[in-house]
Amino acid sequence: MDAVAKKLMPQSAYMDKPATDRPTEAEVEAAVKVLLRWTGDDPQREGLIDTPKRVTKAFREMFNGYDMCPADELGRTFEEVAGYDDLVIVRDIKFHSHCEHHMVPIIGKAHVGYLPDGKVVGLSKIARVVDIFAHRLQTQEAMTAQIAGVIQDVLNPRGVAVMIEAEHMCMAMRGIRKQGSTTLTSTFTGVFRDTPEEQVRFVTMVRAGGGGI
Ligand SMILES: Nc1nc2c(ncn2[C@@H]2O[C@H](COP(=O)(O)OP(=O)(O)OP(=O)(O)O)[C@@H](O)[C@H]2O)c(=O)[nH]1
Ligand SMILES: [Zn+2]
Repeated sequence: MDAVAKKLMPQSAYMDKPATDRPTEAEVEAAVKVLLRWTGDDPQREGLIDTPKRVTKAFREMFNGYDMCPADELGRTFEEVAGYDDLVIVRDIKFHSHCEHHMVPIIGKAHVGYLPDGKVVGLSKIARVVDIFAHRLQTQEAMTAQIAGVIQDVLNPRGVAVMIEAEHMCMAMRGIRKQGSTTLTSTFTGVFRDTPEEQVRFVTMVRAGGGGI
């Protein structure tokens, strides 16, 4: 593995599906009822009676990233690309995640680029990797490093560049209450880390023609 990626991300943290010790659905529903009482509302009123069930189901969906292994998604590669070995960027991958501090949404976009070394991966797999990490409790820094780390490790390209821009609802809806501020993070490995011109090329291509095709 690339030294920077290794430092940022211990291998076991993304190669394996994280160990989970899940409670029963009944236990989760009881916990949601407690939270409903914490809001000051009445969990027994008609509109809330099925809410614990719905929240339990929604949590399984929003956090299904714990049941998936991002490395598995990158397993199938293609070599027949007419000798193409230049930059591949998947830009504007929208995601929803949750911050690990407050469990409220992080809404953003990831831009992922890599310089292939003979083999390329299906483009959708890059977006799947982003989604898997997004569907876990996150910090933006960790998510950026995790995406770069697993692509570098499994695909072994000449370099990986990941940039994430996101709005943190825990800064907008509570606390400091600053709406509209975005946080930018980036991780570069291999050629991108060693060659500033490659970083500039990545950022320029990410920024070029923003607003869609
Ligand atoms: N570095 C980083 N910080 C984050 C991320 N998501 C949320 N935070 C911040 O995590 C910090 C948690 O700070 P704490 O002081 O422990 O918690 P808090 O009292 O709820 O903080 P406030 O939000 O300032 O009220 C806050 O500053 C959040 O804005 C993230 O992805 N990365
Ligand atoms: Zn937070």
